Amino acid sequence: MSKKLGKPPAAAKEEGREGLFASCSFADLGLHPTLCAHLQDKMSFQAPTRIQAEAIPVAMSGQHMLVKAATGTGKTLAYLAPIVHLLQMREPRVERTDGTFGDYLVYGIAQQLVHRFHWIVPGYVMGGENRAKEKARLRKGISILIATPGRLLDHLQHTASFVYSNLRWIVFDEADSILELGFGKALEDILEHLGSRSGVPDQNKNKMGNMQRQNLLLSATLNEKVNRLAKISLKNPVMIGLDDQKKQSNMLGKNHTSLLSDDEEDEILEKKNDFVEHEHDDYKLPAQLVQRYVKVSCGSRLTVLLTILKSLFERQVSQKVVVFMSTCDSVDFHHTILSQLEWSPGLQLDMDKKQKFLSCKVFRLHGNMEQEERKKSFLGFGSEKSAILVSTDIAARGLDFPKVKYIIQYDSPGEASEYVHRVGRTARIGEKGEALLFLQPVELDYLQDLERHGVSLTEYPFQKRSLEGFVAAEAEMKKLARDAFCSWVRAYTAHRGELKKIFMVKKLHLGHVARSFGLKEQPSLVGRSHQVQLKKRKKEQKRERPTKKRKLSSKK
Ligand SMILES: Nc1ncnc2c1ncn2[C@@H]1O[C@H](COP(=O)(O)OP(=O)(O)OP(=O)(O)O)[C@@H](O)[C@H]1O
Repeated sequence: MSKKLGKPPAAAKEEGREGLFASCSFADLGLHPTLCAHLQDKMSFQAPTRIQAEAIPVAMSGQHMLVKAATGTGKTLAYLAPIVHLLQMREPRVERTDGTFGDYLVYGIAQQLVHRFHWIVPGYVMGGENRAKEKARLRKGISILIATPGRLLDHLQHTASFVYSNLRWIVFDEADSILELGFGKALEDILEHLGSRSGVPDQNKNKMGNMQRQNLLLSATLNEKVNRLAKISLKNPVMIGLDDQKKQSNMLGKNHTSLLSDDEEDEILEKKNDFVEHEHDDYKLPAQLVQRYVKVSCGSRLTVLLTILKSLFERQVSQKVVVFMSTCDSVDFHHTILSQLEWSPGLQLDMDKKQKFLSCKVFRLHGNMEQEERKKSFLGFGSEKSAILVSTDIAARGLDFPKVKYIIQYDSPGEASEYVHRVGRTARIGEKGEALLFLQPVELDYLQDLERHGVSLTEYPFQKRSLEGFVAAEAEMKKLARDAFCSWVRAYTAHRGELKKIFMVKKLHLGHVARSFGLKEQPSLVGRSHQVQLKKRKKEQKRERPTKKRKLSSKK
Protein backbone atom coordinates (compact mmCIF):
# COMPACT_ATOMS: atom_id res chain seq x y z
CA MET A 1 0.00 0.00 0.00
CA SER A 2 1.34 3.41 -0.89
CA LYS A 3 2.14 6.32 1.32
CA LYS A 4 0.75 9.75 0.56
CA LEU A 5 2.47 13.04 0.82
CA GLY A 6 0.54 15.62 2.77
CA LYS A 7 1.06 19.35 2.82
CA PRO A 8 2.63 20.74 5.99
CA PRO A 9 -0.07 21.43 8.53
CA ALA A 10 -0.62 25.17 8.53
CA ALA A 11 -2.50 25.09 11.79
CA ALA A 12 -0.38 22.46 13.50
CA LYS A 13 0.02 23.18 17.15
CA GLU A 14 3.28 24.98 17.88
CA GLU A 15 4.23 22.65 20.72
CA GLY A 16 4.04 19.72 18.31
CA ARG A 17 6.13 21.44 15.68
CA GLU A 18 8.64 22.70 18.19
CA GLY A 19 11.71 20.60 17.85
CA LEU A 20 10.33 18.79 14.81
CA PHE A 21 11.77 21.01 12.08
CA ALA A 22 15.43 21.89 11.64
CA SER A 23 16.51 25.50 11.27
CA CYS A 24 18.32 24.87 7.97
CA SER A 25 16.91 24.58 4.43
CA PHE A 26 16.89 21.60 2.05
CA ALA A 27 19.51 23.45 -0.02
CA ASP A 28 21.78 23.68 3.05
CA LEU A 29 21.79 19.89 3.13
CA GLY A 30 23.32 19.80 -0.34
CA LEU A 31 20.25 18.66 -2.30
CA HIS A 32 20.08 19.72 -5.93
CA PRO A 33 18.32 23.10 -6.53
CA THR A 34 15.69 21.52 -8.84
CA LEU A 35 14.80 18.98 -6.16
CA CYS A 36 14.71 21.70 -3.47
CA ALA A 37 12.38 23.81 -5.63
CA HIS A 38 10.17 20.78 -6.25
CA LEU A 39 9.97 20.00 -2.52
CA GLN A 40 9.05 23.58 -1.73
CA ASP A 41 6.77 24.55 -4.63
CA LYS A 42 5.04 21.32 -5.55
CA MET A 43 5.02 19.48 -2.24
CA SER A 44 4.91 22.50 0.09
CA PHE A 45 7.76 21.23 2.25
CA GLN A 46 9.32 24.47 3.53
CA ALA A 47 12.08 23.03 5.70
CA PRO A 48 13.50 19.62 6.54
CA THR A 49 12.54 17.90 9.78
CA ARG A 50 15.38 17.37 12.23
CA ILE A 51 15.63 13.70 11.38
CA GLN A 52 15.88 14.60 7.68
CA ALA A 53 18.54 17.22 8.42
CA GLU A 54 20.58 14.58 10.26
CA ALA A 55 20.03 11.69 7.87
CA ILE A 56 20.13 13.28 4.40
CA PRO A 57 23.84 14.30 4.49
CA VAL A 58 24.77 10.85 5.84
CA ALA A 59 22.80 9.06 3.13
CA MET A 60 24.42 11.30 0.51
CA SER A 61 27.89 10.56 1.85
CA GLY A 62 27.57 6.88 0.98
CA GLN A 63 27.72 5.55 4.53
CA HIS A 64 25.53 2.83 5.95
CA MET A 65 22.91 4.18 8.34
CA LEU A 66 20.72 3.01 11.24
CA VAL A 67 17.87 5.39 12.12
CA LYS A 68 15.42 5.35 15.03
CA ALA A 69 12.92 8.22 14.94
CA ALA A 70 9.32 8.74 16.08
CA THR A 71 6.40 7.91 13.80
CA GLY A 72 5.36 10.70 11.45
CA THR A 73 8.66 12.60 11.53
CA GLY A 74 9.43 12.19 7.84
CA LYS A 75 11.74 9.16 7.74
CA THR A 76 10.64 8.29 4.19
CA LEU A 77 11.95 11.50 2.68
CA ALA A 78 15.11 11.15 4.79
CA TYR A 79 16.26 8.30 2.55
CA LEU A 80 14.27 8.99 -0.58
CA ALA A 81 15.44 12.57 -1.19
CA PRO A 82 19.16 11.61 -1.24
CA ILE A 83 18.41 8.67 -3.56
CA VAL A 84 16.54 10.88 -6.04
CA HIS A 85 19.21 13.59 -5.68
CA LEU A 86 22.01 11.18 -6.59
CA LEU A 87 20.02 9.48 -9.36
CA GLN A 88 19.04 12.72 -11.09
CA MET A 89 22.66 13.95 -10.98
CA ARG A 90 23.93 10.83 -12.72
CA GLU A 91 25.61 11.38 -16.10
CA PRO A 92 24.75 9.88 -18.51
CA ARG A 93 21.15 9.96 -17.38
CA VAL A 94 19.63 6.91 -15.72
CA GLU A 95 17.89 4.74 -18.30
CA ARG A 96 15.24 2.13 -17.66
CA THR A 97 17.57 -0.53 -19.01
CA ASP A 98 20.02 0.29 -16.22
CA GLY A 99 17.64 -1.56 -13.95
CA THR A 100 17.11 -1.04 -10.24
CA PHE A 101 19.14 1.34 -8.10
CA GLY A 102 17.26 1.26 -4.82
CA ASP A 103 14.87 -1.10 -3.08
CA TYR A 104 12.52 0.38 -0.56
CA LEU A 105 9.00 -0.06 0.68
CA VAL A 106 7.22 3.09 -0.36
CA TYR A 107 5.74 3.92 -3.74
CA GLY A 108 3.35 6.91 -3.68
CA ILE A 109 5.90 9.24 -2.14
CA ALA A 110 8.47 8.21 -4.75
CA GLN A 111 6.06 8.96 -7.58
CA GLN A 112 5.58 12.51 -6.36
CA LEU A 113 9.25 13.06 -5.70
CA VAL A 114 10.46 12.05 -9.16
CA HIS A 115 7.79 14.12 -10.93
CA ARG A 116 10.39 16.56 -12.23
CA PHE A 117 12.80 13.79 -13.24
CA HIS A 118 10.74 11.74 -15.66
CA TRP A 119 13.68 9.49 -16.54
CA ILE A 120 13.71 8.03 -13.00
CA VAL A 121 11.01 5.35 -12.81
CA PRO A 122 9.60 4.02 -9.53
CA GLY A 123 7.79 0.67 -9.41
CA TYR A 124 6.74 -2.09 -7.08
CA VAL A 125 6.54 -5.85 -6.66
CA MET A 126 4.46 -6.71 -3.63
CA GLY A 127 2.77 -10.02 -4.22
CA GLY A 128 -0.99 -10.33 -4.46
CA GLU A 129 -0.57 -9.53 -8.13
CA ASN A 130 0.01 -11.46 -11.29
CA ARG A 131 3.69 -12.50 -11.44
CA ALA A 132 3.80 -12.09 -15.21
CA LYS A 133 2.75 -8.43 -14.90
CA GLU A 134 5.51 -7.85 -12.38
CA LYS A 135 8.03 -9.56 -14.64
CA ALA A 136 6.96 -7.32 -17.52
CA ARG A 137 7.47 -4.20 -15.37
CA LEU A 138 10.90 -5.40 -14.26
CA ARG A 139 11.84 -6.17 -17.88
CA LYS A 140 10.95 -2.62 -18.93
CA GLY A 141 13.14 -1.30 -16.13
CA ILE A 142 12.46 0.17 -12.69
CA SER A 143 14.96 2.57 -11.15
CA ILE A 144 13.49 2.63 -7.63
CA LEU A 145 11.82 -0.60 -6.61
CA ILE A 146 9.44 -1.03 -3.68
CA ALA A 147 9.25 -4.65 -2.69
CA THR A 148 8.07 -7.12 -0.10
CA PRO A 149 10.94 -9.48 0.83
CA GLY A 150 9.32 -12.70 -0.40
CA ARG A 151 8.43 -11.34 -3.82
CA LEU A 152 11.80 -9.64 -4.25
CA LEU A 153 13.67 -12.85 -3.50
CA ASP A 154 11.43 -14.70 -5.93
CA HIS A 155 12.28 -12.28 -8.76
CA LEU A 156 15.98 -12.25 -7.88
CA GLN A 157 15.98 -16.01 -8.25
CA HIS A 158 13.63 -16.47 -11.19
CA THR A 159 13.36 -13.33 -13.33
CA ALA A 160 16.29 -13.30 -15.71
CA SER A 161 15.40 -9.87 -17.13
CA PHE A 162 15.60 -8.20 -13.70
CA VAL A 163 18.72 -6.01 -13.91
CA TYR A 164 20.15 -5.31 -10.47
CA SER A 165 23.84 -5.06 -11.26
CA ASN A 166 23.64 -1.29 -10.66
CA LEU A 167 21.93 -1.64 -7.33
CA ARG A 168 23.32 1.04 -5.08
CA TRP A 169 20.91 1.30 -2.11
CA ILE A 170 18.99 -1.24 -0.08
CA VAL A 171 16.59 0.32 2.42
CA PHE A 172 14.91 -1.65 5.19
CA ASP A 173 12.02 0.58 6.22
CA GLU A 174 10.14 -0.72 9.30
CA ALA A 175 13.04 -3.15 9.69
CA ASP A 176 11.74 -4.69 12.93
CA SER A 177 8.35 -5.46 11.41
CA ILE A 178 9.88 -7.24 8.42
CA LEU A 179 11.61 -9.52 10.89
CA GLU A 180 8.52 -9.96 13.08
CA LEU A 181 6.59 -11.06 10.00
CA GLY A 182 9.07 -13.89 9.65
CA PHE A 183 11.06 -12.56 6.70
CA GLY A 184 14.44 -12.82 8.43
CA LYS A 185 15.60 -15.74 6.29
CA ALA A 186 14.34 -14.10 3.07
CA LEU A 187 16.30 -10.93 3.92
CA GLU A 188 19.47 -12.91 4.53
CA ASP A 189 18.99 -14.68 1.20
CA ILE A 190 18.38 -11.34 -0.56
CA LEU A 191 21.56 -9.85 0.90
CA GLU A 192 23.45 -13.01 -0.05
CA HIS A 193 22.08 -12.90 -3.57
CA LEU A 194 22.94 -9.24 -4.02
CA GLY A 195 26.38 -9.77 -2.55
CA SER A 196 25.54 -7.18 0.06
CA ARG A 197 26.23 -9.13 3.23
CA SER A 198 28.98 -7.42 5.16
CA GLY A 199 32.28 -9.24 4.88
CA VAL A 200 31.39 -10.53 1.41
CA PRO A 201 32.94 -8.52 -1.45
CA ASP A 202 30.38 -7.20 -3.98
CA GLN A 203 29.82 -9.90 -6.58
CA ASN A 204 28.03 -7.60 -8.98
CA LYS A 205 30.42 -5.00 -10.27
CA ASN A 206 28.70 -1.67 -10.00
CA LYS A 207 28.49 0.37 -13.20
CA MET A 208 28.21 3.50 -11.09
CA GLY A 209 31.99 3.69 -10.90
CA ASN A 210 33.55 3.48 -7.48
CA MET A 211 30.20 3.94 -5.67
CA GLN A 212 29.77 1.55 -2.78
CA ARG A 213 26.61 -0.39 -2.04
CA GLN A 214 24.81 1.41 0.74
CA ASN A 215 22.34 -0.16 3.18
CA LEU A 216 19.93 1.87 5.30
CA LEU A 217 17.81 0.54 8.17
CA LEU A 218 15.01 2.59 9.75
CA SER A 219 12.12 2.31 12.23
CA ALA A 220 10.39 4.04 15.13
CA THR A 221 10.68 0.81 17.08
CA LEU A 222 14.19 -0.47 16.48
CA ASN A 223 14.71 -3.08 19.15
CA GLU A 224 17.31 -5.69 19.88
CA LYS A 225 15.65 -8.08 17.42
CA VAL A 226 17.13 -6.06 14.52
CA ASN A 227 20.70 -6.62 15.72
CA ARG A 228 21.30 -9.67 13.57
CA LEU A 229 20.00 -7.95 10.41
CA ALA A 230 22.01 -4.83 11.28
CA LYS A 231 25.17 -6.86 11.84
CA ILE A 232 24.96 -8.70 8.54
CA SER A 233 23.87 -5.73 6.41
CA LEU A 234 25.57 -2.65 7.85
CA LYS A 235 29.26 -1.88 7.91
CA ASN A 236 30.36 0.90 10.28
CA PRO A 237 26.94 2.52 10.14
CA VAL A 238 26.18 6.03 11.30
CA MET A 239 23.57 5.74 14.03
CA ILE A 240 20.87 8.37 14.28
CA GLY A 241 18.36 8.61 17.13
CA LEU A 242 20.28 6.03 19.16
CA ASP A 243 22.58 8.65 20.61
CA ASP A 244 22.06 7.69 24.24
CA GLN A 245 23.25 4.25 23.35
CA LYS A 246 26.70 2.97 22.90
CA LYS A 247 28.16 3.95 19.55
CA GLN A 248 29.77 1.38 17.40
CA SER A 249 33.15 3.00 17.92
CA ASN A 250 32.95 1.81 21.52
CA MET A 251 32.96 -1.77 20.41
CA LEU A 252 35.57 -3.74 22.24
CA GLY A 253 37.84 -6.43 21.02
CA LYS A 254 38.37 -9.79 22.67
CA ASN A 255 40.05 -9.62 26.04
CA HIS A 256 42.73 -12.28 26.07
CA THR A 257 43.63 -11.87 29.73
CA SER A 258 40.07 -12.72 30.74
CA LEU A 259 39.34 -15.66 33.04
CA LEU A 260 36.18 -16.46 31.09
CA SER A 261 35.91 -19.38 28.69
CA ASP A 262 36.07 -18.65 24.96
CA ASP A 263 32.33 -19.32 24.57
CA GLU A 264 31.44 -16.97 27.42
CA GLU A 265 33.75 -14.32 26.04
CA ASP A 266 32.24 -14.69 22.56
CA GLU A 267 28.77 -14.28 23.99
CA ILE A 268 29.75 -11.10 25.85
CA LEU A 269 31.52 -9.77 22.76
CA GLU A 270 28.44 -10.55 20.68
CA LYS A 271 26.29 -8.50 23.10
CA LYS A 272 28.84 -5.68 23.16
CA ASN A 273 28.68 -5.51 19.39
CA ASP A 274 24.89 -5.07 19.47
CA PHE A 275 23.73 -1.86 17.84
CA VAL A 276 20.51 -1.71 19.86
CA GLU A 277 20.82 -2.70 23.48
CA HIS A 278 18.07 -4.47 25.40
CA GLU A 279 18.03 -2.05 28.33
CA HIS A 280 17.47 0.86 25.94
CA ASP A 281 14.57 -0.81 24.25
CA ASP A 282 12.29 2.20 24.54
CA TYR A 283 10.34 3.48 21.58
CA LYS A 284 9.98 6.89 19.99
CA LEU A 285 6.59 8.61 20.04
CA PRO A 286 5.60 12.11 18.94
CA ALA A 287 5.90 14.42 21.98
CA GLN A 288 2.50 16.07 21.40
CA LEU A 289 0.54 12.79 21.30
CA VAL A 290 -1.96 12.43 24.17
CA GLN A 291 -2.23 8.78 25.24
CA ARG A 292 -4.96 7.42 27.47
CA TYR A 293 -6.63 4.18 28.42
CA VAL A 294 -10.21 3.51 29.41
CA LYS A 295 -11.08 0.73 31.84
CA VAL A 296 -14.20 -1.02 30.56
CA SER A 297 -15.82 -4.26 31.65
CA CYS A 298 -16.20 -6.70 28.80
CA GLY A 299 -19.99 -6.36 28.62
CA SER A 300 -19.87 -2.57 28.26
CA ARG A 301 -17.22 -2.40 25.53
CA LEU A 302 -19.49 -1.85 22.56
CA THR A 303 -21.69 0.67 24.36
CA VAL A 304 -18.65 2.63 25.49
CA LEU A 305 -17.20 2.54 21.97
CA LEU A 306 -20.45 3.89 20.50
CA THR A 307 -20.72 6.57 23.20
CA ILE A 308 -17.15 7.74 22.64
CA LEU A 309 -17.50 7.82 18.84
CA LYS A 310 -20.79 9.70 19.11
CA SER A 311 -19.27 12.32 21.38
CA LEU A 312 -16.14 12.67 19.21
CA PHE A 313 -18.23 13.42 16.13
CA GLU A 314 -20.55 15.77 18.04
CA ARG A 315 -17.57 17.67 19.44
CA GLN A 316 -16.01 18.46 16.08
CA VAL A 317 -17.35 19.01 12.60
CA SER A 318 -14.41 17.36 10.93
CA GLN A 319 -13.14 14.34 12.76
CA LYS A 320 -11.10 11.37 11.56
CA VAL A 321 -10.82 8.29 13.71
CA VAL A 322 -9.10 4.93 13.22
CA VAL A 323 -10.43 2.04 15.34
CA PHE A 324 -8.10 -0.97 15.57
CA MET A 325 -9.50 -4.48 16.08
CA SER A 326 -7.74 -7.81 16.36
CA THR A 327 -9.41 -9.82 13.56
CA CYS A 328 -10.91 -9.44 10.06
CA ASP A 329 -14.28 -10.87 11.21
CA SER A 330 -14.46 -8.42 14.07
CA VAL A 331 -13.70 -5.55 11.67
CA ASP A 332 -16.53 -6.72 9.37
CA PHE A 333 -19.03 -6.97 12.26
CA HIS A 334 -18.19 -3.61 13.84
CA HIS A 335 -17.99 -1.89 10.47
CA THR A 336 -21.58 -3.01 9.78
CA ILE A 337 -22.76 -1.90 13.24
CA LEU A 338 -21.09 1.49 13.01
CA SER A 339 -22.24 2.20 9.48
CA GLN A 340 -25.80 0.83 9.75
CA LEU A 341 -26.96 1.23 13.36
CA GLU A 342 -30.09 3.38 13.50
CA TRP A 343 -31.79 5.01 16.45
CA SER A 344 -34.52 7.43 17.37
CA PRO A 345 -32.76 10.37 18.96
CA GLY A 346 -35.90 11.69 20.64
CA LEU A 347 -38.63 9.57 22.21
CA GLN A 348 -40.16 9.24 18.77
CA LEU A 349 -40.31 5.55 17.98
CA ASP A 350 -41.95 6.03 14.61
CA MET A 351 -39.86 4.15 11.99
CA ASP A 352 -39.74 7.18 9.68
CA LYS A 353 -38.04 9.24 12.32
CA LYS A 354 -35.13 6.85 12.72
CA GLN A 355 -31.72 8.08 11.70
CA LYS A 356 -28.16 6.76 11.53
CA PHE A 357 -26.48 6.64 14.93
CA LEU A 358 -23.25 7.94 13.35
CA SER A 359 -23.74 10.21 10.40
CA CYS A 360 -20.14 10.05 9.08
CA LYS A 361 -18.80 7.57 6.53
CA VAL A 362 -17.33 4.35 7.91
CA PHE A 363 -14.60 2.43 6.05
CA ARG A 364 -12.97 -0.90 6.77
CA LEU A 365 -9.56 -2.34 6.01
CA HIS A 366 -8.22 -5.86 6.53
CA GLY A 367 -6.16 -8.53 4.87
CA ASN A 368 -9.08 -10.69 3.70
CA MET A 369 -10.43 -7.95 1.44
CA GLU A 370 -9.70 -7.96 -2.28
CA GLN A 371 -6.86 -5.66 -3.34
CA GLU A 372 -9.31 -3.39 -5.23
CA GLU A 373 -11.62 -3.09 -2.21
CA ARG A 374 -8.68 -2.28 0.04
CA LYS A 375 -7.51 0.41 -2.34
CA LYS A 376 -11.00 1.91 -2.39
CA SER A 377 -11.14 2.07 1.42
CA PHE A 378 -7.63 3.44 1.61
CA LEU A 379 -8.32 6.22 -0.89
CA GLY A 380 -11.85 6.85 0.47
CA PHE A 381 -10.78 7.31 4.07
CA GLY A 382 -7.77 9.35 2.97
CA SER A 383 -9.88 11.85 1.05
CA GLU A 384 -12.80 12.28 3.54
CA LYS A 385 -12.81 15.18 6.00
CA SER A 386 -14.87 13.29 8.55
CA ALA A 387 -14.81 9.50 8.73
CA ILE A 388 -14.08 6.36 10.72
CA LEU A 389 -11.75 3.59 9.59
CA VAL A 390 -12.18 0.22 11.29
CA SER A 391 -9.06 -1.81 10.66
CA THR A 392 -6.80 -4.66 11.66
CA ASP A 393 -3.07 -4.08 12.07
CA ILE A 394 -2.83 -3.86 8.30
CA ALA A 395 -3.14 -0.07 8.77
CA ALA A 396 -0.83 0.07 11.79
CA ARG A 397 2.46 0.65 10.05
CA GLY A 398 3.72 3.23 7.62
CA LEU A 399 0.35 4.40 6.32
CA ASP A 400 0.06 8.17 6.21
CA PHE A 401 -3.60 9.25 6.29
CA PRO A 402 -3.90 13.01 6.53
CA LYS A 403 -5.65 14.65 9.49
CA VAL A 404 -6.34 11.58 11.63
CA LYS A 405 -7.05 13.05 15.06
CA TYR A 406 -7.99 10.03 17.10
CA ILE A 407 -6.85 6.42 17.40
CA ILE A 408 -8.97 3.94 19.32
CA GLN A 409 -7.49 0.54 20.13
CA TYR A 410 -10.63 -1.46 20.85
CA ASP A 411 -8.53 -4.62 21.12
CA SER A 412 -5.05 -4.50 22.64
CA PRO A 413 -2.23 -4.77 20.14
CA GLY A 414 -0.03 -7.24 22.00
CA GLU A 415 3.55 -6.21 21.24
CA ALA A 416 4.44 -2.73 22.51
CA SER A 417 6.02 -1.98 19.12
CA GLU A 418 2.63 -2.53 17.47
CA TYR A 419 1.03 -0.16 19.99
CA VAL A 420 3.54 2.52 18.96
CA HIS A 421 2.84 2.12 15.24
CA ARG A 422 -0.94 2.09 15.72
CA VAL A 423 -0.96 5.34 17.71
CA GLY A 424 1.58 6.76 15.26
CA ARG A 425 -1.18 7.07 12.63
CA THR A 426 -2.10 10.32 14.38
CA ALA A 427 -0.01 13.27 15.66
CA ARG A 428 2.01 13.15 12.44
CA ILE A 429 4.41 15.88 11.39
CA GLY A 430 3.63 18.04 14.44
CA GLU A 431 -0.20 17.76 14.28
CA LYS A 432 -2.24 17.24 17.42
CA GLY A 433 -3.46 13.72 18.10
CA GLU A 434 -5.04 11.53 20.77
CA ALA A 435 -5.01 7.81 21.36
CA LEU A 436 -7.29 5.70 23.54
CA LEU A 437 -6.67 2.09 24.55
CA PHE A 438 -9.57 -0.10 25.74
CA LEU A 439 -8.60 -2.33 28.66
CA GLN A 440 -10.73 -4.64 30.74
CA PRO A 441 -10.10 -4.44 34.49
CA VAL A 442 -8.21 -7.75 34.37
CA GLU A 443 -5.95 -6.47 31.58
CA LEU A 444 -4.54 -3.44 33.39
CA ASP A 445 -1.10 -5.08 33.82
CA TYR A 446 -0.57 -4.41 30.12
CA LEU A 447 0.15 -0.80 31.10
CA GLN A 448 3.29 -1.97 32.88
CA ASP A 449 4.41 -3.79 29.77
CA LEU A 450 4.10 -0.54 27.82
CA GLU A 451 5.92 1.36 30.59
CA ARG A 452 8.90 -0.94 30.12
CA HIS A 453 9.24 0.54 26.62
CA GLY A 454 8.92 4.13 27.83
CA VAL A 455 5.22 4.40 26.90
CA SER A 456 2.99 5.97 29.60
CA LEU A 457 -0.79 6.30 29.53
CA THR A 458 -3.16 8.19 31.81
CA GLU A 459 -6.75 7.18 32.55
CA TYR A 460 -9.46 8.55 30.29
CA PRO A 461 -12.04 10.57 32.24
CA PHE A 462 -15.02 8.70 30.90
CA GLN A 463 -18.40 10.30 31.71
CA LYS A 464 -19.39 7.65 34.23
CA ARG A 465 -16.21 8.19 36.21
CA SER A 466 -16.56 11.93 36.29
CA LEU A 467 -20.17 11.54 37.48
CA GLU A 468 -19.02 9.31 40.33
CA GLY A 469 -16.26 11.78 41.16
CA PHE A 470 -18.77 14.64 41.19
CA VAL A 471 -21.15 12.80 43.53
CA ALA A 472 -18.36 11.67 45.85
CA ALA A 473 -16.74 15.11 46.14
CA GLU A 474 -19.75 16.92 47.67
CA ALA A 475 -21.21 15.72 51.00
CA GLU A 476 -24.57 17.22 50.11
CA MET A 477 -24.56 15.55 46.71
CA LYS A 478 -23.67 12.23 48.29
CA LYS A 479 -26.60 12.52 50.71
CA LEU A 480 -28.95 13.36 47.88
CA ALA A 481 -27.73 10.34 45.95
CA ARG A 482 -28.09 8.01 48.93
CA ASP A 483 -31.59 9.21 49.73
CA ALA A 484 -32.58 8.91 46.10
CA PHE A 485 -31.14 5.38 45.95
CA CYS A 486 -33.06 4.31 49.10
CA SER A 487 -36.36 5.79 48.01
CA TRP A 488 -35.92 4.28 44.55
CA VAL A 489 -35.46 0.78 46.02
CA ARG A 490 -38.46 1.41 48.32
CA ALA A 491 -40.61 2.42 45.41
CA TYR A 492 -39.48 -0.66 43.49
CA THR A 493 -40.44 -2.89 46.41
CA ALA A 494 -43.81 -1.19 46.70
CA HIS A 495 -45.25 -2.36 43.36
CA ARG A 496 -48.68 -3.85 43.79
CA GLY A 497 -49.23 -7.62 44.05
CA GLU A 498 -49.49 -8.71 40.39
CA LEU A 499 -46.71 -6.38 39.19
CA LYS A 500 -44.28 -7.75 41.77
CA LYS A 501 -43.80 -10.72 39.43
CA ILE A 502 -42.32 -8.34 36.89
CA PHE A 503 -40.60 -5.80 39.12
CA MET A 504 -38.91 -8.30 41.38
CA VAL A 505 -36.81 -6.50 43.91
CA LYS A 506 -34.89 -9.65 44.75
CA LYS A 507 -33.53 -9.77 41.22
CA LEU A 508 -32.08 -6.29 41.47
CA HIS A 509 -28.32 -5.95 41.64
CA LEU A 510 -28.14 -3.26 44.28
CA GLY A 511 -24.51 -2.42 43.44
CA HIS A 512 -25.57 -1.58 39.88
CA VAL A 513 -28.55 0.41 41.13
CA ALA A 514 -26.20 2.42 43.36
CA ARG A 515 -23.98 3.16 40.36
CA SER A 516 -26.96 4.45 38.45
CA PHE A 517 -27.16 7.14 41.14
CA GLY A 518 -23.48 8.00 40.73
CA LEU A 519 -22.51 6.06 43.87
CA LYS A 520 -19.35 3.98 43.70
CA GLU A 521 -20.69 1.52 46.29
CA GLN A 522 -24.04 0.43 47.56
CA PRO A 523 -24.76 2.61 50.63
CA SER A 524 -24.45 0.70 53.88
CA LEU A 525 -25.86 3.41 56.13
CA VAL A 526 -29.45 3.60 55.06
CA GLY A 527 -32.62 4.78 56.73
CA ARG A 528 -34.82 2.67 59.01
CA SER A 529 -37.59 2.29 56.54
CA HIS A 530 -35.13 0.92 54.03
CA GLN A 531 -33.80 -1.55 56.59
CA VAL A 532 -37.39 -2.73 56.93
CA GLN A 533 -37.60 -3.14 53.16
CA LEU A 534 -34.37 -5.11 53.08
CA LYS A 535 -35.60 -7.39 55.87
CA LYS A 536 -38.79 -7.91 53.89
CA ARG A 537 -36.68 -8.75 50.84
CA LYS A 538 -34.65 -11.32 52.80
CA LYS A 539 -37.81 -12.83 54.23
CA GLU A 540 -39.25 -13.20 50.76
CA GLN A 541 -36.07 -14.83 49.53
CA LYS A 542 -36.14 -17.28 52.46
CA ARG A 543 -39.74 -18.14 51.74
CA GLU A 544 -38.75 -18.83 48.12
CA ARG A 545 -35.87 -21.18 48.88
CA PRO A 546 -37.72 -24.08 50.63
CA THR A 547 -40.31 -23.91 47.85
CA LYS A 548 -37.57 -24.55 45.32
CA LYS A 549 -36.22 -27.42 47.40
CA ARG A 550 -39.71 -28.86 47.71
CA LYS A 551 -40.13 -28.62 43.94
CA LEU A 552 -36.81 -30.35 43.37
CA SER A 553 -37.60 -33.17 45.81
CA SER A 554 -41.06 -33.64 44.31
CA LYS A 555 -39.44 -34.02 40.85
CA LYS A 556 -37.23 -36.82 42.12
N1 LIG B 1 9.94 18.36 5.58
C1 LIG B 1 8.65 18.12 5.62
N2 LIG B 1 7.75 19.14 5.73
C2 LIG B 1 6.42 18.90 5.77
N3 LIG B 1 5.87 17.67 5.71
C3 LIG B 1 6.70 16.62 5.60
C4 LIG B 1 8.12 16.79 5.53
N4 LIG B 1 8.69 15.56 5.40
C5 LIG B 1 7.68 14.66 5.40
N5 LIG B 1 6.49 15.30 5.50
C6 LIG B 1 5.15 14.66 5.58
O1 LIG B 1 5.02 14.12 6.90
C7 LIG B 1 4.21 12.95 6.90
C8 LIG B 1 4.92 11.83 7.62
O2 LIG B 1 6.06 11.40 6.90
P1 LIG B 1 6.52 9.87 6.84
O3 LIG B 1 5.40 9.01 6.43
O4 LIG B 1 7.77 9.81 6.06
O5 LIG B 1 6.85 9.63 8.39
P2 LIG B 1 7.59 8.38 9.04
O6 LIG B 1 8.57 8.94 10.01
O7 LIG B 1 8.10 7.44 8.01
O8 LIG B 1 6.38 7.72 9.84
P3 LIG B 1 6.12 6.15 10.16
O9 LIG B 1 7.20 5.74 11.13
O10 LIG B 1 4.79 6.15 10.79
O11 LIG B 1 6.17 5.41 8.88
C9 LIG B 1 3.93 12.66 5.44
O12 LIG B 1 2.64 13.17 5.11
C10 LIG B 1 4.98 13.46 4.69
O13 LIG B 1 4.53 13.86 3.44
